[in-house]
Amino acid sequence: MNPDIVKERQNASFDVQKLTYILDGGPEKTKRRREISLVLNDPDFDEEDPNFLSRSERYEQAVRKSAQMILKLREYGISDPAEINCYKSVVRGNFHESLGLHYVMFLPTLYSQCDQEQSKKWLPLATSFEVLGTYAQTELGHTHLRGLETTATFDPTTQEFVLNSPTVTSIKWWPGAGKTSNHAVVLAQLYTRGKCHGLHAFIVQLRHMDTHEPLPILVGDIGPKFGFSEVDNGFLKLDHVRIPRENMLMKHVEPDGRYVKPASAKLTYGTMVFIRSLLVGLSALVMAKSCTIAIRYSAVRHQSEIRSEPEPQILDYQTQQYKLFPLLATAYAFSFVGQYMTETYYRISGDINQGDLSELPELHAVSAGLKAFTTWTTNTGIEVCRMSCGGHGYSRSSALPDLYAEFTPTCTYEGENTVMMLQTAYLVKSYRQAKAGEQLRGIMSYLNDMEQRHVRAHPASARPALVDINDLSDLVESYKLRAALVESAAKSIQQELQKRRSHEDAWNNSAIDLVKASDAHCHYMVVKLFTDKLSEIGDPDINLVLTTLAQLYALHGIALNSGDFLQAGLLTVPQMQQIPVRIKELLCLIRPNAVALVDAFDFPDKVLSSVLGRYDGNVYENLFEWARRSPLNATEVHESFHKYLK
Ligand SMILES: CC/C=C\C/C=C\C/C=C\C/C=C\C/C=C\C/C=C\CCCCC(=O)SCCNC(=O)CCNC(=O)[C@H](O)C(C)(C)COP(=O)(O)OP(=O)(O)OC[C@H]1O[C@@H](n2cnc3c(N)ncnc32)[C@H](O)[C@@H]1OP(=O)(O)O
Ligand SMILES: Cc1cc2nc3c(=O)[nH]c(=O)nc-3n(C[C@H](O)[C@H](O)[C@H](O)COP(=O)(O)OP(=O)(O)OC[C@H]3O[C@@H](n4cnc5c(N)ncnc54)[C@H](O)[C@@H]3O)c2cc1C
Repeated sequence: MNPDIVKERQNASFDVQKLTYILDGGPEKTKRRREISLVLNDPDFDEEDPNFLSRSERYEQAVRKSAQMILKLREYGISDPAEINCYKSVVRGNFHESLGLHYVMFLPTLYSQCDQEQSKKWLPLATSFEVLGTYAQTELGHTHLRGLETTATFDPTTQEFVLNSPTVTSIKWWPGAGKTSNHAVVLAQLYTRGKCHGLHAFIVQLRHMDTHEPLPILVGDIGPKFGFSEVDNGFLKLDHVRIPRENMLMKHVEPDGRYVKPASAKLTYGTMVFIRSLLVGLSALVMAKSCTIAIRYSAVRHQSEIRSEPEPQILDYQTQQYKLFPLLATAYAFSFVGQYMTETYYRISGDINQGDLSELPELHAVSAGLKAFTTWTTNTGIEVCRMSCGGHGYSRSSALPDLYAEFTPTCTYEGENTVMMLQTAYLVKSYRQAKAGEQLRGIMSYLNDMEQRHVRAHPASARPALVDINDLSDLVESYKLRAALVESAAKSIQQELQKRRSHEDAWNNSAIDLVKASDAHCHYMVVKLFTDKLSEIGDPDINLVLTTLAQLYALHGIALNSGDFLQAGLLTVPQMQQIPVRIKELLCLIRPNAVALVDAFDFPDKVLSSVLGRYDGNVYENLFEWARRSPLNATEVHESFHKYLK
């Protein structure tokens, strides 16, 4: 064990294990997670570091691993979805699995959109993996749902739908598992009796069940990408492909071609809402991994000098702390927001299943906004962590390049982030409702008293100082009032409308304000949820260290967005000048606990797959060991010497 890291652990002021329990949701859950993690010792999962493999080899290794996972899950009798998730996230490490889409989109779509008869047919096939599925929605030319071109036209004479990609732009593009899957949920515009009824989901067989040869359908892999090398993102061109009427999910078309309207057309979009909710938790996980790597490495890396003494640990540089500790605070904040998002998703989708759709718009708005907010922050954060590790962060051995490459598409897929932020229509609507005197419920209820507060652009000097920067509840309150930026967005739309612009143009001309409002709303939610969580934590040592992190998170956010807080008159200029001073004090308070705080995330070394983030801190000898395994070192003299240089 590296002596620096041993010393760091001795300095901790709290019980790491107890904090792990809080993150997991209780000691029993930690125990079970650790039991499941023992799968890492299974030699059947021994594999080559994907960084040393070609794309095709990586895909093959991933398929083998996916198949192994299925067999092992059966062997160990793991069937609880949360446990399956835990098991998979351990085995997957920092990469995706080739059957990922089957689990995260195909199966959930079947579960939520099959009627009884369809469930009876498709669920046994899909859960036994005879049917391997993908989710084919995006097209070469469009992702906007109303713009999708693939059609499904009902033919009452044969009781079939005819699926067609009439143009190049309508070819399905991106769905994972182009080579792996034999079925797809295809999203297509439904036509019956000559009328379009919008987007609906259909099950389409793509490949022969025994030979895996494509049916008369053009299907394949779209080629190498920035990351996602384990995944065969695919293309799919359908040329008048016929499927039985029964393959339409939720069966909206009667045998005579009559269309039966669903309770809400948006139920078809349910799987996207599910994944967006999951991505909030994934952001927390990846932020936590990145911080673990960068902070452990910073504790064992010595460089340069502060005084004329032996080289200090780089974690002692104030600038290093300023890069990493706000991200550490973010990892904790997002962990609690992830828990909230999961609970909210299951609560509201439970109601939806019972026929109560009243909270569907809120679930959509919250999941879209938090997905965008957390993935954007994490995306930037991973790169800060990588840079904070200097040159060694650039090596794939650090895992940080892989974390970035695998994570960054979360800002794009499942709804491009700006587009998701623009789903703030809901916020503006809520604001208008509140202004009209309606009492809002839930997370939007803070808008109820906005009118009384009159938070607008005021000269700071004209307003009383509302905020004690050392008081977390005051900080939450100021974030809440800043979220009144939605008022500016609503006003901008109003002004545009007064210029006789159409509603659509008024909307587009206010889009920057809308995205800002959405961002402020999400930021408020995160600060509030983090603070709320503290009241549940009884252990005084843990409460203290998490309170310090929550204060840092809140103050750092204010420092980054000082213009908003000043403009709204929520803080005065002298208070603003106090914030960097307080942030520096908080960095000093966090410093002795930094390693313990990342240890509490409890990532096994094999899951982190990072030489820099090793638990024992023995970085240098293992960097050397890793480099020696590079395929270029397989022979002492590379064949290119003989071919070209000699
Ligand atoms: C480093 C990594 C380490 C480890 C990771 C390892 C493994 C990860 C694996 C698992 C982890 C867990 C999670 C990750 C999961 C998977 C990752 C793997 C693969 C990636 C899969 C990606 C799949 C996809 O991308 S599928 C395609 C997704 N496509 C989109 O999201 C399209 C985006 N566009 C839209 O959603 C819509 O077009 C729109 C919302 C922008 C607009 O809607 P619409 O077209 O209908 O138009 P409008 O008229 O504007 O809207 C009408 C009204 O409807 C409301 N609305 C819209 N959507 C919804 C909804 N879903 N629910 C409710 N209401 C909705 C809208 O607000 C309008 O309302 P109004 O009142 O009328 O104004
Ligand atoms: C790794 C990966 C996996 C994927 N897996 C799947 C899958 O399994 N199944 C599937 O169906 N799809 C999948 N996708 C596709 C993904 O869902 C889309 O890429 C995503 O929805 C974004 O759409 P787009 O690529 O068309 O971007 P565009 O919408 O073209 O975005 C380009 C730019 O235009 C801007 N823009 C677009 N519309 C607006 C607007 N209304 N207002 C303001 N700005 C706008 C965006 O902000 C962005 O800056 C995957 C994508 C990736 C990268």
